[in-house]
Amino acid sequence: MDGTVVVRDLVVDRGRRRVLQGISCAVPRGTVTGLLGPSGSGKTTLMRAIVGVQTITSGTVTVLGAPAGAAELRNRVGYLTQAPSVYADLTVRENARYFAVLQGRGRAEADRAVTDVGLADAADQLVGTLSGGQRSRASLACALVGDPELIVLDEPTVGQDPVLRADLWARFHAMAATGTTLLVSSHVMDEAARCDRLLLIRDGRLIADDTPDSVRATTGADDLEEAFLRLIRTHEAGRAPAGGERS
Ligand SMILES: Nc1ncnc2c1ncn2[C@@H]1O[C@H](COP(=O)(O)OP(=O)(O)OP(=O)(O)O)[C@@H](O)[C@H]1O
Repeated sequence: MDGTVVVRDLVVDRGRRRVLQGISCAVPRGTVTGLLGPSGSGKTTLMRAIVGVQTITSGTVTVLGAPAGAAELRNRVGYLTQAPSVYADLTVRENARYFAVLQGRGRAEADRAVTDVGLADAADQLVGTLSGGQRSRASLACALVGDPELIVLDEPTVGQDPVLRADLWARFHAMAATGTTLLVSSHVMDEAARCDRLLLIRDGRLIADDTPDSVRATTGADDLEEAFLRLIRTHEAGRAPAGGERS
């Protein structure tokens, strides 16, 4: 398997539960890959394993040729957690500049990241006074600021209005066009159609690793939500391969 991210036979236990049950997949360079699945299916856990903050039970996770979490990956991987991780008592610009310093970047890159997420007008506002959607965009700016080669985004468009969501997806694709690799989780099926590739997980198992067009073609459903329902039913009936390996 080739890819910016290569996951092999990944098993993760959290508490007493087996949360990831042997996942193998790859995220190709320069793509926007969507990670979709019901609440509790293991999306965040898989992302945490990829950015190297999750203890794993067995298997391997390789990122940009190194083991996930290796020191050499520190400035090469960006991660947006579901809960915004920005300082409420700093402005948007100050937050972005702080994260820029941590990544060895300058003020210009910080200001550009703020503009890229549509917060130029709120750059001098304290994060504590922002709306929820603005706050998560401030957090997104901080994840993007170092121009990382791999960007892992946990539900980046939650709480954003349709115009902003479209802008953010256009921005993700512009980054992918320059060779950046993006892994983006979402609950929203209409966002699946915006991805170059899809990973669908359910109950800690991968049930699809394909392009949106192939998912539609395989299932015979035009609508991706319906296609996913069919995949889930097939999988549950024990007729689908569990590995999700690409041909
Ligand atoms: N710290 C933890 N300790 C024990 N179990 C956990 C912990 N965090 C998550 N889990 C469990 O792991 C499973 C997968 O959680 P995860 O957050 O990866 O799912 P998810 O697909 O990202 O869900 P959502 O879409 O709701 O964010 C869930 O059953 C959850 O209850």
